[in-house]
Amino acid sequence: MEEMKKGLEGVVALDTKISYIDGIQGILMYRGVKIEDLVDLPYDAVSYLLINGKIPNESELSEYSQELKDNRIINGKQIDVLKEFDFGVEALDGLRTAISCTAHFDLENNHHSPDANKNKTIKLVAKFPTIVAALHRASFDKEPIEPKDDLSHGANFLYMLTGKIPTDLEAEAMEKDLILSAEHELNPSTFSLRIAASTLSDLYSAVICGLCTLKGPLHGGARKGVMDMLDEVGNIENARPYVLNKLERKEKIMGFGHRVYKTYDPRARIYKDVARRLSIENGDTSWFDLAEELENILYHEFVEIRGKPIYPNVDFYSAVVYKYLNIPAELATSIFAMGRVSGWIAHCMEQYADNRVIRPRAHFV
Ligand SMILES: CC(=O)SCCNC(=O)CCNC(=O)[C@H](O)C(C)(C)COP(=O)(O)OP(=O)(O)OC[C@H]1O[C@@H](n2cnc3c(N)ncnc32)[C@H](O)[C@@H]1OP(=O)(O)O
Ligand SMILES: O=C([O-])CC(=O)C(=O)O
Repeated sequence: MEEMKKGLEGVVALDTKISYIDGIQGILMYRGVKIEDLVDLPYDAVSYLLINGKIPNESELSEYSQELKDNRIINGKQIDVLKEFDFGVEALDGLRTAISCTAHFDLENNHHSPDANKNKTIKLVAKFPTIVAALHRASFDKEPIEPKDDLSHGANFLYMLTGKIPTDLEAEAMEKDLILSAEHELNPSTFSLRIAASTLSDLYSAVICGLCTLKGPLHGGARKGVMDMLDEVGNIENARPYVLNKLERKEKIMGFGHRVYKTYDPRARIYKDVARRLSIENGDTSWFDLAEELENILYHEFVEIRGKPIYPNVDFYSAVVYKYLNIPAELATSIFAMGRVSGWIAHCMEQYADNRVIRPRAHFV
């Protein structure tokens, strides 16, 4: 039997046309297009690109956006179920249960035809933000806010969360966040979803698998971890002692390090710029300054101790963006999932289209 690679490091498990990462040079492409060339598009266009394999032309985009808008609403029965939740639960747990509930109300749940999968795709992408916002509001005994058709996917989410129309920069930040979160090759949640899909399980079940895996603090849960860390460190004077203490105890600092990137994560660079712009618009750069200080101290101390650098990953400056958008930390993983759902669906479809059950071996000891 072949040598065991702990954590499957470096193991190539499948072919994909969905994304490409060069971890040495810090390059990320969705469907052959560099992430830097995608972040100014609407999220709907990037979602379409991931799922359908091409950047939509004007009429394709307008049709896709309209389909999403038409499906944003969740039905009254579903809202009643959401209100029954025990809101001691973490937001991601609520979202996971709510997606199960959406599947339950969808008569096509267990249909596997291309048409049924297309319908389920639209419902999933469209309803994730509505559910996240409605669940959050319900936890404060507030009624859900109906989606607004003249707002983008990201701006409408912020509106449904707060009832306020976001500023142009806030709307841009949310759209960019969803795009930057949308896809990342065989990351843990996508891999788990592809395993579910490879057994020919349905799209909802596979997406729920993705959600369960995203939740962990070593994956998508790190975004909440960074927000909590920023609160804990509090101000710039505490940054050095915090980092030194963590390194001395050999504890991980959330939002840093990556299995594939050995250089700066290209998404973190874009998030950093958005966070800086939001901090200026807010007239309070303190969260941004604190984050940059943590980054610089960790970089230098890591080089000193380990002889190699460590860089922020996608979860670090996204957390700073959320701070400026006044997003509560407990929503961070669910919002990550709102973006990632398009990448997950693309991987599910790719798996269904050329399937073999994913079943590796274990080395018995
Ligand atoms: C969306 C995403 O999933 S992005 C990643 C989000 N996760 C985080 O931000 C959590 C913090 N980071 C980590 O735990 C890791 O860097 C991971 C999970 C991202 C990558 O894990 P791996 O590729 O398995 O690297 P591994 O955990 O083995 O780290 C290699 C070494 O660097 C150290 N290291 C890695 N990341 C960090 C960190 N964030 N802080 C401090 N030390 C770190 C490890 O302790 C390890 O040291 P060792 O060789 O003495 O054991
Ligand atoms: O690729 C990974 O391992 C984690 C990651 O950055 C992501 O899922 O966006």
